[in-house]
Amino acid sequence: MEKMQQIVGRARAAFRSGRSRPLEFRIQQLKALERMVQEKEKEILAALKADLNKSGPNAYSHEILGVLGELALTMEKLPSWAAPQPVKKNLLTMRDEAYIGYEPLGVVLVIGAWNYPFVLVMQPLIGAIAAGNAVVVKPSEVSENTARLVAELLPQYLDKDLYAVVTGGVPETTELLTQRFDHILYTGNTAVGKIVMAAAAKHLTPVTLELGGKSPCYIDKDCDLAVACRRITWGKYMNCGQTCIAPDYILCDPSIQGKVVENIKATLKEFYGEDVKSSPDYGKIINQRHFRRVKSLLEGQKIAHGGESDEASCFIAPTILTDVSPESKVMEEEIFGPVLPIVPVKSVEEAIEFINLREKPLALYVFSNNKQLIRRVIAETSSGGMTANDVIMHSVLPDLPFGGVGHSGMGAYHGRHSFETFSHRRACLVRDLSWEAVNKLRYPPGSMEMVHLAKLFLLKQCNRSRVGHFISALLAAVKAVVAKVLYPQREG
Ligand SMILES: NC(=O)c1ccc[n+]([C@@H]2O[C@H](COP(=O)([O-])OP(=O)(O)OC[C@H]3O[C@@H](n4cnc5c(N)ncnc54)[C@H](O)[C@@H]3O)[C@@H](O)[C@H]2O)c1
Ligand SMILES: CCCCCCCCCC=O
Repeated sequence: MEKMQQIVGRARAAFRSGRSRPLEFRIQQLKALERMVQEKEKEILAALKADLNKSGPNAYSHEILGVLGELALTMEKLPSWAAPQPVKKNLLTMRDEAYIGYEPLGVVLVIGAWNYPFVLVMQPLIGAIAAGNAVVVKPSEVSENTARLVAELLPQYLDKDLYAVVTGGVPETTELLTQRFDHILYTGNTAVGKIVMAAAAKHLTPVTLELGGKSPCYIDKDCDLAVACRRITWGKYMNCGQTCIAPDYILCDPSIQGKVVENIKATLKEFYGEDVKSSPDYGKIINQRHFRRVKSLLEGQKIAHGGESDEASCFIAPTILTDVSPESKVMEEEIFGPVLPIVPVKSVEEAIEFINLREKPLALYVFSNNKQLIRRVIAETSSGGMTANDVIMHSVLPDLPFGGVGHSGMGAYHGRHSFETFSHRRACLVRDLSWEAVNKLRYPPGSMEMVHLAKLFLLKQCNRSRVGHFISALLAAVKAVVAKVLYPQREG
Protein backbone atom coordinates (compact mmCIF):
# COMPACT_ATOMS: atom_id res chain seq x y z
CA MET A 1 0.00 0.00 0.00
CA GLU A 2 1.09 3.49 -0.81
CA LYS A 3 2.69 5.35 2.10
CA MET A 4 0.24 7.14 4.40
CA GLN A 5 2.30 10.30 4.14
CA GLN A 6 1.79 10.36 0.37
CA ILE A 7 -1.94 9.72 0.60
CA VAL A 8 -2.47 12.46 3.16
CA GLY A 9 -0.03 14.75 1.32
CA ARG A 10 -1.99 14.33 -1.90
CA ALA A 11 -5.27 15.05 -0.12
CA ARG A 12 -3.72 18.17 1.41
CA ALA A 13 -2.37 19.40 -1.92
CA ALA A 14 -5.80 18.84 -3.47
CA PHE A 15 -7.44 20.72 -0.60
CA ARG A 16 -4.97 23.60 -1.04
CA SER A 17 -5.91 23.81 -4.71
CA GLY A 18 -9.22 25.17 -3.42
CA ARG A 19 -11.41 22.99 -5.62
CA SER A 20 -13.30 21.37 -2.76
CA ARG A 21 -14.62 24.75 -1.61
CA PRO A 22 -17.26 25.93 -4.12
CA LEU A 23 -20.74 24.74 -3.16
CA GLU A 24 -21.40 23.56 -6.73
CA PHE A 25 -18.39 21.24 -6.50
CA ARG A 26 -19.48 19.84 -3.12
CA ILE A 27 -22.97 19.19 -4.40
CA GLN A 28 -21.63 17.58 -7.56
CA GLN A 29 -19.51 15.19 -5.43
CA LEU A 30 -22.51 14.40 -3.22
CA LYS A 31 -24.58 13.68 -6.34
CA ALA A 32 -21.82 11.33 -7.53
CA LEU A 33 -21.97 9.57 -4.18
CA GLU A 34 -25.74 9.21 -4.53
CA ARG A 35 -25.26 7.76 -8.01
CA MET A 36 -22.69 5.34 -6.57
CA VAL A 37 -25.13 4.07 -3.93
CA GLN A 38 -27.91 3.70 -6.50
CA GLU A 39 -25.79 2.01 -9.16
CA LYS A 40 -23.88 -0.26 -6.79
CA GLU A 41 -26.75 -1.17 -4.48
CA LYS A 42 -26.45 -4.89 -5.22
CA GLU A 43 -22.71 -4.92 -4.48
CA ILE A 44 -23.22 -3.01 -1.21
CA LEU A 45 -25.98 -5.39 -0.10
CA ALA A 46 -23.78 -8.39 -0.98
CA ALA A 47 -20.86 -7.03 1.07
CA LEU A 48 -23.12 -6.43 4.09
CA LYS A 49 -24.51 -9.94 3.71
CA ALA A 50 -21.00 -11.42 3.58
CA ASP A 51 -19.76 -9.45 6.59
CA LEU A 52 -22.74 -9.61 8.94
CA ASN A 53 -25.29 -11.83 7.22
CA LYS A 54 -27.55 -8.76 6.91
CA SER A 55 -30.69 -9.51 4.92
CA GLY A 56 -31.51 -7.26 1.95
CA PRO A 57 -34.38 -5.44 3.70
CA ASN A 58 -32.34 -4.94 6.89
CA ALA A 59 -29.21 -3.77 5.08
CA TYR A 60 -31.33 -1.46 2.98
CA SER A 61 -33.27 0.09 5.84
CA HIS A 62 -30.42 0.20 8.38
CA GLU A 63 -27.61 1.38 6.12
CA ILE A 64 -28.51 2.35 2.53
CA LEU A 65 -31.61 4.38 3.43
CA GLY A 66 -29.66 6.27 6.08
CA VAL A 67 -27.02 7.21 3.50
CA LEU A 68 -29.52 8.18 0.80
CA GLY A 69 -31.55 10.20 3.31
CA GLU A 70 -28.46 12.03 4.54
CA LEU A 71 -27.39 12.76 0.96
CA ALA A 72 -30.81 14.13 -0.04
CA LEU A 73 -31.05 16.31 3.05
CA THR A 74 -27.49 17.61 2.71
CA MET A 75 -27.83 18.46 -0.97
CA GLU A 76 -31.10 20.29 -0.32
CA LYS A 77 -29.96 22.20 2.75
CA LEU A 78 -26.29 22.85 2.03
CA PRO A 79 -26.79 26.33 0.52
CA SER A 80 -28.61 27.48 3.67
CA TRP A 81 -26.24 25.71 6.09
CA ALA A 82 -23.19 27.20 4.39
CA ALA A 83 -24.62 30.72 4.14
CA PRO A 84 -23.04 33.33 6.41
CA GLN A 85 -25.06 33.57 9.61
CA PRO A 86 -25.57 37.20 10.63
CA VAL A 87 -25.26 37.87 14.36
CA LYS A 88 -26.64 40.61 16.60
CA LYS A 89 -24.62 43.80 16.67
CA ASN A 90 -24.00 46.46 19.29
CA LEU A 91 -23.96 50.21 18.82
CA LEU A 92 -20.26 50.26 18.04
CA THR A 93 -20.67 47.81 15.18
CA MET A 94 -24.16 48.58 13.96
CA ARG A 95 -22.94 49.85 10.59
CA ASP A 96 -20.80 46.78 10.01
CA GLU A 97 -21.30 43.30 8.66
CA ALA A 98 -21.02 40.77 11.51
CA TYR A 99 -21.55 37.12 10.79
CA ILE A 100 -20.42 33.54 11.35
CA GLY A 101 -18.74 32.20 8.23
CA TYR A 102 -18.45 28.45 7.74
CA GLU A 103 -15.11 27.35 6.35
CA PRO A 104 -13.71 23.86 5.77
CA LEU A 105 -11.18 22.56 8.27
CA GLY A 106 -8.80 20.96 5.74
CA VAL A 107 -8.02 17.24 5.64
CA VAL A 108 -10.36 15.12 7.73
CA LEU A 109 -9.85 11.50 8.79
CA VAL A 110 -12.91 9.25 9.18
CA ILE A 111 -12.33 5.92 10.94
CA GLY A 112 -15.29 3.53 10.85
CA ALA A 113 -16.42 0.52 12.89
CA TRP A 114 -17.56 -2.87 11.60
CA ASN A 115 -21.13 -3.17 12.91
CA TYR A 116 -22.79 -0.78 10.41
CA PRO A 117 -19.74 -0.70 8.16
CA PHE A 118 -21.23 1.23 5.25
CA VAL A 119 -23.32 3.92 6.94
CA LEU A 120 -20.67 4.60 9.60
CA VAL A 121 -18.13 5.76 7.04
CA MET A 122 -20.55 7.23 4.50
CA GLN A 123 -22.48 9.55 6.81
CA PRO A 124 -19.36 11.29 8.18
CA LEU A 125 -17.94 11.41 4.63
CA ILE A 126 -21.09 13.20 3.43
CA GLY A 127 -20.75 15.81 6.18
CA ALA A 128 -17.04 16.30 5.53
CA ILE A 129 -17.55 16.76 1.77
CA ALA A 130 -20.48 19.10 2.38
CA ALA A 131 -18.28 21.26 4.58
CA GLY A 132 -15.68 21.49 1.79
CA ASN A 133 -12.92 19.28 3.20
CA ALA A 134 -10.58 16.69 1.76
CA VAL A 135 -11.20 13.33 3.42
CA VAL A 136 -9.29 10.14 4.17
CA VAL A 137 -11.65 7.26 4.92
CA LYS A 138 -10.49 4.24 6.94
CA PRO A 139 -13.22 1.57 7.04
CA SER A 140 -13.00 -1.19 9.62
CA GLU A 141 -10.87 -4.16 8.57
CA VAL A 142 -13.14 -6.41 10.62
CA SER A 143 -15.94 -5.99 8.06
CA GLU A 144 -13.50 -6.77 5.28
CA ASN A 145 -15.97 -7.12 2.39
CA THR A 146 -17.50 -3.71 2.92
CA ALA A 147 -14.03 -2.18 3.45
CA ARG A 148 -12.82 -3.61 0.14
CA LEU A 149 -15.91 -2.40 -1.67
CA VAL A 150 -15.69 1.13 -0.25
CA ALA A 151 -12.02 1.28 -1.33
CA GLU A 152 -12.95 0.09 -4.81
CA LEU A 153 -16.01 2.29 -5.34
CA LEU A 154 -15.16 5.72 -3.94
CA PRO A 155 -12.34 6.44 -6.43
CA GLN A 156 -14.68 5.49 -9.29
CA TYR A 157 -17.15 8.21 -8.36
CA LEU A 158 -15.31 10.91 -6.40
CA ASP A 159 -12.30 13.15 -6.94
CA LYS A 160 -9.49 10.65 -6.27
CA ASP A 161 -7.03 13.07 -4.74
CA LEU A 162 -9.45 14.86 -2.44
CA TYR A 163 -11.14 11.73 -1.14
CA ALA A 164 -8.88 8.77 -0.40
CA VAL A 165 -9.57 5.39 1.18
CA VAL A 166 -7.04 3.57 3.33
CA THR A 167 -7.69 -0.07 4.21
CA GLY A 168 -5.99 -2.17 6.85
CA GLY A 169 -6.00 -2.87 10.54
CA VAL A 170 -4.15 -1.70 13.62
CA PRO A 171 -0.68 -1.23 12.02
CA GLU A 172 -2.09 0.81 9.12
CA THR A 173 -4.35 2.88 11.37
CA THR A 174 -1.48 3.47 13.77
CA GLU A 175 0.67 4.75 10.92
CA LEU A 176 -2.17 6.84 9.56
CA LEU A 177 -2.63 8.44 12.97
CA THR A 178 0.96 9.73 12.95
CA GLN A 179 -0.07 12.04 10.10
CA ARG A 180 -1.42 15.49 10.74
CA PHE A 181 -5.15 15.91 10.14
CA ASP A 182 -7.40 18.89 10.73
CA HIS A 183 -10.15 16.78 12.30
CA ILE A 184 -10.62 13.10 13.12
CA LEU A 185 -14.00 11.41 13.46
CA TYR A 186 -13.54 7.98 15.00
CA THR A 187 -16.26 5.40 15.58
CA GLY A 188 -15.47 2.41 17.74
CA ASN A 189 -14.77 1.29 21.27
CA THR A 190 -13.73 3.58 24.11
CA ALA A 191 -10.26 2.03 24.63
CA VAL A 192 -9.24 2.76 21.03
CA GLY A 193 -10.94 6.15 21.33
CA LYS A 194 -8.27 7.06 23.88
CA ILE A 195 -5.50 5.94 21.47
CA VAL A 196 -7.00 8.06 18.69
CA MET A 197 -7.33 11.08 20.95
CA ALA A 198 -3.73 10.73 22.20
CA ALA A 199 -2.43 10.53 18.61
CA ALA A 200 -4.56 13.54 17.62
CA ALA A 201 -3.29 15.54 20.59
CA LYS A 202 0.26 15.38 19.21
CA HIS A 203 -0.91 17.57 16.32
CA LEU A 204 -3.55 19.50 18.29
CA THR A 205 -6.14 17.90 16.01
CA PRO A 206 -9.73 18.13 17.25
CA VAL A 207 -11.64 14.87 17.47
CA THR A 208 -15.18 13.62 17.32
CA LEU A 209 -15.34 10.31 19.16
CA GLU A 210 -18.37 8.13 18.53
CA LEU A 211 -17.91 5.49 21.21
CA GLY A 212 -20.07 2.96 22.99
CA GLY A 213 -21.09 1.94 26.48
CA LYS A 214 -23.95 0.30 28.31
CA SER A 215 -27.23 1.97 27.34
CA PRO A 216 -29.82 1.37 30.09
CA CYS A 217 -33.52 0.84 29.56
CA TYR A 218 -35.89 1.49 32.46
CA ILE A 219 -39.41 0.02 32.27
CA ASP A 220 -41.93 1.59 34.62
CA LYS A 221 -44.75 -0.53 36.05
CA ASP A 222 -47.23 1.95 34.56
CA CYS A 223 -46.58 0.90 31.00
CA ASP A 224 -48.06 -1.08 28.11
CA LEU A 225 -45.62 -3.97 28.41
CA ALA A 226 -46.56 -5.63 25.13
CA VAL A 227 -45.73 -2.47 23.15
CA ALA A 228 -42.64 -1.64 25.23
CA CYS A 229 -41.22 -5.16 24.88
CA ARG A 230 -41.89 -5.29 21.13
CA ARG A 231 -39.92 -2.07 20.65
CA ILE A 232 -37.12 -3.20 22.97
CA THR A 233 -36.87 -6.58 21.22
CA TRP A 234 -36.53 -4.83 17.87
CA GLY A 235 -33.72 -2.55 19.03
CA LYS A 236 -31.90 -5.13 21.13
CA TYR A 237 -31.72 -7.99 18.66
CA MET A 238 -31.39 -6.12 15.35
CA ASN A 239 -28.00 -6.81 13.78
CA CYS A 240 -27.66 -9.61 16.36
CA GLY A 241 -27.36 -7.09 19.21
CA GLN A 242 -24.37 -5.35 17.60
CA THR A 243 -25.75 -1.81 17.63
CA CYS A 244 -24.02 0.96 19.55
CA ILE A 245 -27.31 2.33 20.87
CA ALA A 246 -29.05 -1.00 21.50
CA PRO A 247 -30.63 -1.18 24.96
CA ASP A 248 -27.81 -2.96 26.80
CA TYR A 249 -29.81 -4.00 29.89
CA ILE A 250 -33.24 -3.57 31.45
CA LEU A 251 -34.00 -2.07 34.85
CA CYS A 252 -37.49 -2.84 36.17
CA ASP A 253 -39.47 -3.69 39.27
CA PRO A 254 -39.11 -7.38 40.26
CA SER A 255 -42.92 -7.71 40.03
CA ILE A 256 -42.90 -7.17 36.24
CA GLN A 257 -39.70 -9.08 35.38
CA GLY A 258 -41.61 -12.29 34.51
CA LYS A 259 -44.06 -10.42 32.26
CA VAL A 260 -41.19 -8.63 30.51
CA VAL A 261 -39.59 -11.99 29.76
CA GLU A 262 -42.87 -13.43 28.45
CA ASN A 263 -43.53 -10.42 26.22
CA ILE A 264 -40.01 -10.45 24.77
CA LYS A 265 -40.24 -14.19 24.13
CA ALA A 266 -43.56 -13.74 22.32
CA THR A 267 -42.11 -10.93 20.21
CA LEU A 268 -39.01 -12.96 19.32
CA LYS A 269 -41.31 -15.65 17.94
CA GLU A 270 -43.29 -13.04 16.02
CA PHE A 271 -40.08 -11.53 14.54
CA TYR A 272 -37.87 -14.53 13.89
CA GLY A 273 -40.21 -17.57 13.94
CA GLU A 274 -39.65 -20.84 15.77
CA ASP A 275 -36.13 -21.30 14.43
CA VAL A 276 -34.20 -18.06 14.86
CA LYS A 277 -31.09 -19.56 13.29
CA SER A 278 -32.80 -19.86 9.95
CA SER A 279 -34.42 -16.42 10.09
CA PRO A 280 -33.06 -14.07 7.40
CA ASP A 281 -33.67 -11.11 9.72
CA TYR A 282 -31.39 -12.13 12.57
CA GLY A 283 -27.84 -11.64 11.27
CA LYS A 284 -24.78 -13.12 12.96
CA ILE A 285 -21.98 -12.27 15.37
CA ILE A 286 -19.21 -10.64 13.34
CA ASN A 287 -16.45 -13.16 14.10
CA GLN A 288 -15.30 -15.88 16.46
CA ARG A 289 -13.42 -13.53 18.75
CA HIS A 290 -16.62 -11.62 19.46
CA PHE A 291 -18.60 -14.89 19.59
CA ARG A 292 -16.40 -16.14 22.44
CA ARG A 293 -16.48 -12.79 24.20
CA VAL A 294 -20.31 -12.64 24.17
CA LYS A 295 -20.64 -16.34 25.12
CA SER A 296 -18.38 -15.78 28.13
CA LEU A 297 -20.85 -13.20 29.47
CA LEU A 298 -23.43 -15.96 30.02
CA GLU A 299 -21.30 -17.85 32.54
CA GLY A 300 -22.99 -18.20 35.92
CA GLN A 301 -26.13 -16.36 34.76
CA LYS A 302 -29.80 -17.38 35.08
CA ILE A 303 -30.88 -17.84 31.45
CA ALA A 304 -34.62 -17.22 31.17
CA HIS A 305 -34.61 -17.63 27.41
CA GLY A 306 -32.13 -18.55 24.67
CA GLY A 307 -28.50 -19.30 25.39
CA GLU A 308 -28.05 -21.70 22.44
CA SER A 309 -25.06 -21.08 20.21
CA ASP A 310 -23.00 -22.40 17.31
CA GLU A 311 -19.42 -21.24 17.02
CA ALA A 312 -18.94 -22.37 13.42
CA SER A 313 -21.69 -20.04 12.16
CA CYS A 314 -21.13 -17.37 14.87
CA PHE A 315 -24.70 -17.82 16.06
CA ILE A 316 -25.90 -16.93 19.55
CA ALA A 317 -29.65 -17.16 20.09
CA PRO A 318 -31.57 -14.15 21.41
CA THR A 319 -30.97 -14.51 25.14
CA ILE A 320 -32.62 -13.04 28.24
CA LEU A 321 -30.97 -13.15 31.67
CA THR A 322 -32.99 -12.54 34.83
CA ASP A 323 -32.16 -11.39 38.37
CA VAL A 324 -28.77 -10.23 37.16
CA SER A 325 -26.40 -8.94 39.80
CA PRO A 326 -24.98 -5.46 39.12
CA GLU A 327 -21.56 -6.88 40.03
CA SER A 328 -21.57 -9.62 37.37
CA LYS A 329 -19.28 -9.54 34.30
CA VAL A 330 -22.22 -9.01 31.94
CA MET A 331 -22.90 -5.72 33.76
CA GLU A 332 -19.28 -4.56 33.59
CA GLU A 333 -18.74 -4.23 29.85
CA GLU A 334 -20.84 -3.28 26.85
CA ILE A 335 -22.51 -6.50 25.68
CA PHE A 336 -22.65 -5.77 21.94
CA GLY A 337 -24.44 -9.05 21.27
CA PRO A 338 -27.91 -10.64 21.60
CA VAL A 339 -27.91 -10.95 25.38
CA LEU A 340 -30.35 -8.93 27.47
CA PRO A 341 -29.84 -8.86 31.24
CA ILE A 342 -32.65 -7.74 33.52
CA VAL A 343 -31.54 -6.08 36.73
CA PRO A 344 -34.41 -5.70 39.22
CA VAL A 345 -34.78 -2.28 40.87
CA LYS A 346 -37.49 -1.29 43.32
CA SER A 347 -38.20 2.24 42.14
CA VAL A 348 -37.41 4.90 39.60
CA GLU A 349 -35.12 6.51 42.23
CA GLU A 350 -33.09 3.31 42.39
CA ALA A 351 -32.96 3.13 38.59
CA ILE A 352 -31.71 6.71 38.37
CA GLU A 353 -29.09 6.06 41.04
CA PHE A 354 -27.99 2.88 39.26
CA ILE A 355 -27.52 4.79 36.00
CA ASN A 356 -25.75 7.73 37.61
CA LEU A 357 -23.23 5.52 39.42
CA ARG A 358 -21.93 4.30 36.05
CA GLU A 359 -20.26 5.94 33.04
CA LYS A 360 -22.52 8.21 31.01
CA PRO A 361 -24.13 6.00 28.35
CA LEU A 362 -24.48 6.65 24.62
CA ALA A 363 -28.25 6.22 24.82
CA LEU A 364 -30.86 5.94 27.54
CA TYR A 365 -34.39 4.56 27.29
CA VAL A 366 -37.40 4.89 29.54
CA PHE A 367 -40.83 3.35 29.05
CA SER A 368 -43.82 4.73 30.95
CA ASN A 369 -47.31 6.12 30.56
CA ASN A 370 -46.35 8.72 33.12
CA LYS A 371 -44.96 11.82 31.39
CA GLN A 372 -43.77 13.26 34.70
CA LEU A 373 -41.71 10.17 35.39
CA ILE A 374 -40.17 10.41 31.92
CA ARG A 375 -39.31 14.10 32.52
CA ARG A 376 -37.76 13.16 35.83
CA VAL A 377 -35.55 10.47 34.32
CA ILE A 378 -34.42 12.92 31.63
CA ALA A 379 -33.74 15.67 34.18
CA GLU A 380 -31.83 13.51 36.65
CA THR A 381 -29.57 11.53 34.30
CA SER A 382 -27.16 12.21 31.44
CA SER A 383 -26.50 10.33 28.19
CA GLY A 384 -25.44 11.02 24.60
CA GLY A 385 -29.04 10.76 23.42
CA MET A 386 -32.31 9.29 24.63
CA THR A 387 -35.68 8.07 23.47
CA ALA A 388 -38.72 7.65 25.67
CA ASN A 389 -41.20 4.88 24.90
CA ASP A 390 -39.06 3.52 22.09
CA VAL A 391 -35.44 2.67 21.35
CA ILE A 392 -32.91 3.68 18.65
CA MET A 393 -35.29 6.18 17.02
CA HIS A 394 -33.57 9.39 18.19
CA SER A 395 -30.69 8.38 15.92
CA VAL A 396 -32.79 8.50 12.77
CA LEU A 397 -33.92 12.11 13.19
CA PRO A 398 -31.20 14.11 11.42
CA ASP A 399 -31.96 17.33 13.28
CA LEU A 400 -30.90 15.63 16.51
CA PRO A 401 -27.13 15.52 17.09
CA PHE A 402 -25.86 11.95 17.24
CA GLY A 403 -23.03 11.48 19.71
CA GLY A 404 -21.97 10.56 23.19
CA VAL A 405 -20.98 12.30 26.38
CA GLY A 406 -18.19 11.42 28.82
CA HIS A 407 -16.95 7.91 28.11
CA SER A 408 -19.54 7.37 25.36
CA GLY A 409 -17.90 10.03 23.23
CA MET A 410 -17.54 13.67 22.35
CA GLY A 411 -18.91 15.78 19.53
CA ALA A 412 -21.77 14.73 17.31
CA TYR A 413 -22.88 14.46 13.70
CA HIS A 414 -25.86 13.75 11.38
CA GLY A 415 -27.54 16.32 9.16
CA ARG A 416 -26.59 19.90 9.91
CA HIS A 417 -24.57 18.73 12.90
CA SER A 418 -22.20 16.89 10.53
CA PHE A 419 -21.73 20.04 8.48
CA GLU A 420 -20.94 22.01 11.64
CA THR A 421 -18.63 19.32 13.02
CA PHE A 422 -16.48 19.49 9.88
CA SER A 423 -16.57 23.29 9.58
CA HIS A 424 -14.77 26.05 11.39
CA ARG A 425 -17.22 28.70 12.59
CA ARG A 426 -15.27 31.79 11.75
CA ALA A 427 -16.08 35.06 13.49
CA CYS A 428 -16.25 37.70 10.76
CA LEU A 429 -16.59 41.44 11.23
CA VAL A 430 -16.36 43.60 8.12
CA ARG A 431 -16.05 47.30 8.83
CA ASP A 432 -15.29 50.32 6.71
CA LEU A 433 -12.80 53.07 7.25
CA SER A 434 -15.26 55.91 7.90
CA TRP A 435 -16.79 57.11 11.19
CA GLU A 436 -13.39 57.34 12.83
CA ALA A 437 -14.76 59.84 15.33
CA VAL A 438 -16.77 57.11 17.10
CA ASN A 439 -13.72 54.83 17.18
CA LYS A 440 -11.82 57.48 19.11
CA LEU A 441 -13.66 56.18 22.16
CA ARG A 442 -11.27 53.23 22.38
CA TYR A 443 -8.03 54.97 21.54
CA PRO A 444 -5.58 56.28 24.16
CA PRO A 445 -5.33 58.41 26.18
CA GLY A 446 -8.17 56.84 28.19
CA SER A 447 -10.66 58.63 30.44
CA MET A 448 -13.53 57.45 32.66
CA GLU A 449 -15.92 59.54 30.58
CA MET A 450 -14.96 57.43 27.60
CA VAL A 451 -15.40 54.25 29.65
CA HIS A 452 -18.96 55.27 30.58
CA LEU A 453 -19.73 55.92 26.96
CA ALA A 454 -18.10 52.71 25.83
CA LYS A 455 -20.24 50.83 28.37
CA LEU A 456 -23.33 52.31 26.81
CA PHE A 457 -22.16 51.40 23.32
CA LEU A 458 -21.02 47.89 24.10
CA LEU A 459 -23.63 46.68 26.55
CA LYS A 460 -26.66 47.77 24.54
CA GLN A 461 -27.79 45.48 21.76
CA CYS A 462 -28.78 47.21 18.59
CA ASN A 463 -32.48 46.75 17.89
CA ARG A 464 -35.38 48.99 16.97
CA SER A 465 -36.68 49.49 20.49
CA ARG A 466 -33.36 51.03 21.39
CA VAL A 467 -33.15 53.58 18.64
CA GLY A 468 -33.74 56.32 21.21
CA HIS A 469 -30.83 55.09 23.24
CA PHE A 470 -28.71 54.98 20.17
CA ILE A 471 -29.43 58.54 19.20
CA SER A 472 -28.65 59.86 22.67
CA ALA A 473 -25.52 57.71 22.87
CA LEU A 474 -24.45 58.99 19.51
CA LEU A 475 -24.95 62.58 20.58
CA ALA A 476 -23.02 61.92 23.78
CA ALA A 477 -20.25 60.29 21.78
CA VAL A 478 -20.02 63.20 19.41
CA LYS A 479 -19.91 65.53 22.41
CA ALA A 480 -17.21 63.43 24.05
CA VAL A 481 -15.12 63.25 20.92
CA VAL A 482 -15.40 66.98 20.40
CA ALA A 483 -14.37 67.48 24.03
CA LYS A 484 -11.47 65.08 23.58
CA VAL A 485 -10.29 66.85 20.47
CA LEU A 486 -10.67 70.32 22.03
CA TYR A 487 -9.26 69.46 25.50
CA PRO A 488 -6.96 66.47 24.94
CA GLN A 489 -5.08 66.93 28.26
CA ARG A 490 -8.13 66.74 30.60
CA GLU A 491 -8.30 63.76 33.05
CA GLY A 492 -11.40 61.46 33.04
N1 LIG B 1 -21.19 5.85 18.74
C1 LIG B 1 -21.33 5.25 17.59
O1 LIG B 1 -21.82 5.80 16.62
C2 LIG B 1 -20.86 3.84 17.43
C3 LIG B 1 -21.21 3.15 16.27
C4 LIG B 1 -20.75 1.86 16.11
C5 LIG B 1 -20.01 1.25 17.10
N2 LIG B 1 -19.73 1.97 18.21
C6 LIG B 1 -18.99 1.34 19.29
O2 LIG B 1 -17.84 0.71 18.75
C7 LIG B 1 -17.56 -0.48 19.45
C8 LIG B 1 -17.47 -1.63 18.48
O3 LIG B 1 -16.56 -1.31 17.50
P1 LIG B 1 -15.04 -1.84 17.56
O4 LIG B 1 -14.22 -0.92 18.35
O5 LIG B 1 -15.09 -3.27 17.90
O6 LIG B 1 -14.75 -1.62 16.02
P2 LIG B 1 -13.48 -1.92 15.16
O7 LIG B 1 -12.76 -3.11 15.67
O8 LIG B 1 -13.98 -1.93 13.77
O9 LIG B 1 -12.55 -0.67 15.42
C9 LIG B 1 -12.92 0.59 14.99
C10 LIG B 1 -11.82 1.20 14.15
O10 LIG B 1 -10.69 1.41 14.99
C11 LIG B 1 -9.54 0.90 14.36
N3 LIG B 1 -8.64 0.39 15.39
C12 LIG B 1 -8.79 -0.73 16.12
N4 LIG B 1 -7.77 -0.84 17.01
C13 LIG B 1 -6.98 0.23 16.82
C14 LIG B 1 -5.77 0.69 17.43
N5 LIG B 1 -5.16 0.00 18.40
N6 LIG B 1 -5.24 1.85 17.00
C15 LIG B 1 -5.84 2.55 16.01
N7 LIG B 1 -6.97 2.16 15.41
C16 LIG B 1 -7.52 1.01 15.79
C17 LIG B 1 -10.03 -0.20 13.45
O11 LIG B 1 -9.14 -0.40 12.38
C18 LIG B 1 -11.38 0.32 13.01
O12 LIG B 1 -11.31 1.08 11.84
C19 LIG B 1 -18.67 -0.64 20.44
O13 LIG B 1 -18.25 -0.13 21.68
C20 LIG B 1 -19.77 0.23 19.89
O14 LIG B 1 -20.68 0.70 20.84
C21 LIG B 1 -20.11 3.23 18.40
C1 LIG C 1 -34.31 2.37 11.25
C2 LIG C 1 -33.21 1.82 12.09
C3 LIG C 1 -31.86 2.36 11.78
C4 LIG C 1 -30.84 1.81 12.70
C5 LIG C 1 -29.51 2.43 12.48
C6 LIG C 1 -28.65 2.27 13.67
C7 LIG C 1 -27.26 2.79 13.43
C8 LIG C 1 -26.53 2.78 14.71
C9 LIG C 1 -25.07 2.87 14.53
C10 LIG C 1 -24.40 2.35 15.76
O1 LIG C 1 -24.10 1.18 15.89
